[in-house]
Amino acid sequence: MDIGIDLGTASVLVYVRGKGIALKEPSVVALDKDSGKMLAVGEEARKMIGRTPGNIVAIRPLREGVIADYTTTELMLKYFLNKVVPRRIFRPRIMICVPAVITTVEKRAVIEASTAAGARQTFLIEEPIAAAIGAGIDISKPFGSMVVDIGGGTTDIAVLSLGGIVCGESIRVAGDKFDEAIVRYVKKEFNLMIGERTAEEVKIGVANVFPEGDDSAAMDVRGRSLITGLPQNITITAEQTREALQEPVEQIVNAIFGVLEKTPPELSSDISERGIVMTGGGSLLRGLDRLISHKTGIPVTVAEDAVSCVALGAGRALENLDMLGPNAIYTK
Ligand SMILES: Nc1ncnc2c1ncn2[C@@H]1O[C@H](COP(=O)(O)OP(=O)(O)OP(=O)(O)O)[C@@H](O)[C@H]1O
Repeated sequence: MDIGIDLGTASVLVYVRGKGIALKEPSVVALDKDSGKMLAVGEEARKMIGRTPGNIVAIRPLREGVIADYTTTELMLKYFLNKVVPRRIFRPRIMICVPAVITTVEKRAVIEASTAAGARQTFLIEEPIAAAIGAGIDISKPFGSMVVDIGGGTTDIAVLSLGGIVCGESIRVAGDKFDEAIVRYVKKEFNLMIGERTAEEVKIGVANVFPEGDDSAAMDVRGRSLITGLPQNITITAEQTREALQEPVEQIVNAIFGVLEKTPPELSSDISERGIVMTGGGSLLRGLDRLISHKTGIPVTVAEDAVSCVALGAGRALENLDMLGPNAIYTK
């Protein structure tokens, strides 16, 4: 049994060979503050964010692409693995995609958690490589491909060739920063406090960073007035979201330019011919693909099933370990 896991900042996805995506849950754990006991994991815990009484905390153990809380990450990983493989006849091989900037100690810790949860063998894979494989790119050939994976915490930009990363960058600007920018904008323009979940609904519902044709989308949003302290409704338009998201979007575009400038010329010409592939939930932000294409002059496509790409790629990588370069995976 082969399993691929995307241990993401926003969500955990588990791909099981022959079954497809077997689990997709938010990376959130609710704990009892006093005893440290795990009360809920995943979707159930996510509903508690911002709504917990004093004795319960809802934690996102991975934040901004790093493991902020190791013990809780381990608990969460074990819980999800047990859910997918409850009774193990054959111990699975597991490929886990971890955030780009984790330390060797953290890598070992993730492997130990996976072993403790029943893995026969565990490998860790770099996110852009898993994303590219999941997007159906053959990275084993001497051709350059560019992948931009926009998750919740990090955006990973990488140029791949011959099974490895030739150059790239990882920045801590992705889906969460989009939400925060919307919260700030609504506070400044409307004197209204909204929560991160509401901001995410605005982002998914109406935001559009590069309009084409009809741009009249708008959405009603409820929050707490900073003037009266009472609940209040406002209407936010797509145009306003564009203004709100300008800064984080520009940071991503600039990072792509930075990587393109570092790319060796042969690979550059491959990329301009084959285009840039975007993966991750953040790449679904309306208009972002067209905006990047407009700024760089390179065609951009969003991978099919962009959110599942990394887990899918991690699983497929296990089936083809020999197509990966020597530094693409890590194992103990
Ligand atoms: N349709 C959509 N439009 C815009 N953003 C979206 C959409 N769907 C999901 N997202 C955003 O995608 C982000 C999560 O993406 P994903 O699940 O790929 O992240 P992750 O793999 O958990 O994070 P990371 O790679 O940083 O560890 C969230 O910020 C979410 O709000």
